[in-house]
Amino acid sequence: MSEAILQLSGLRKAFGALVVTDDIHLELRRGECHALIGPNGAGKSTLIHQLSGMLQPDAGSIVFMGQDVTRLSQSERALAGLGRSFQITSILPEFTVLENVALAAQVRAGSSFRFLGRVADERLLNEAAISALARIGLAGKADMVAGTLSYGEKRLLELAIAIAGRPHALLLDEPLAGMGRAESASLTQVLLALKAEYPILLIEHDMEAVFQLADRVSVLVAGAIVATGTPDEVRADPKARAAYLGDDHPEGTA
Ligand SMILES: Nc1ncnc2c1ncn2[C@@H]1O[C@H](COP(=O)(O)OP(=O)(O)OP(=O)(O)O)[C@@H](O)[C@H]1O
Repeated sequence: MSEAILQLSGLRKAFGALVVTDDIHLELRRGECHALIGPNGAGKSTLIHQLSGMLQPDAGSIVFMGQDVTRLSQSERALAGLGRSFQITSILPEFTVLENVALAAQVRAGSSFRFLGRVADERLLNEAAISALARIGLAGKADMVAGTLSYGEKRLLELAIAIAGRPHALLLDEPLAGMGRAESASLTQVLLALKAEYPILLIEHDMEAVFQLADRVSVLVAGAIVATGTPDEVRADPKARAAYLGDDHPEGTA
């Protein structure tokens, strides 16, 4: 069995009387994409917020690369290599695509922000940025001003920014949301190629993409995991079908 690089044990979170994360046990292994699916309001985003450090769990632990990160801040977790992607607001719209990614590489390299104006001149940072852009198929847009990119391209840029930080794992919260069919298909291919190097914990409503990408799937219902297994196992699991997948449309988009 592959090594677990992220382990959630007994994670619990309540908002008042509403228990949104109920004793979650889950692991992300090296080289895999582990998808977390479930109906609207099941608690997927609340769970990923606890992983990124945006929310503190009430109980339980999060161990990442052998380190207990449960009480670490968001930035401390990012520095530990827990990469979170797809918050378009983190793009600097007036900077070029290359500068956005080089800045992320610079933060990773520990350089000072006072060099921001010279980011474009930093050869090593540019190389790292171009390499990240090439991985996600955006190298051709390197000189474009980020604010002029299409919606789908901005989501790719976010992924390049995350990769430039050289994370040990990626947390992706609905990366395909709002994308057209062709963009979704090409991003799915990009993620397939990335997961060997960057294990991915994926929240996604597009079931076609989930079953294409995921090595394992966990089904979250009302804050609790009702099934975990390979896509085939989950497809065949009565609890998962009843809760989410639907007997008539096992691969339909939720
Ligand atoms: N800050 C909060 N305060 C109170 N309730 C909250 C808060 N955040 C989320 N909730 C509630 O927690 C439950 C789970 O929400 P969450 O957004 O995690 O679900 P989700 O599975 O990500 O849903 P979706 O697929 O629609 O994004 C919902 O009932 C939501 O209303």
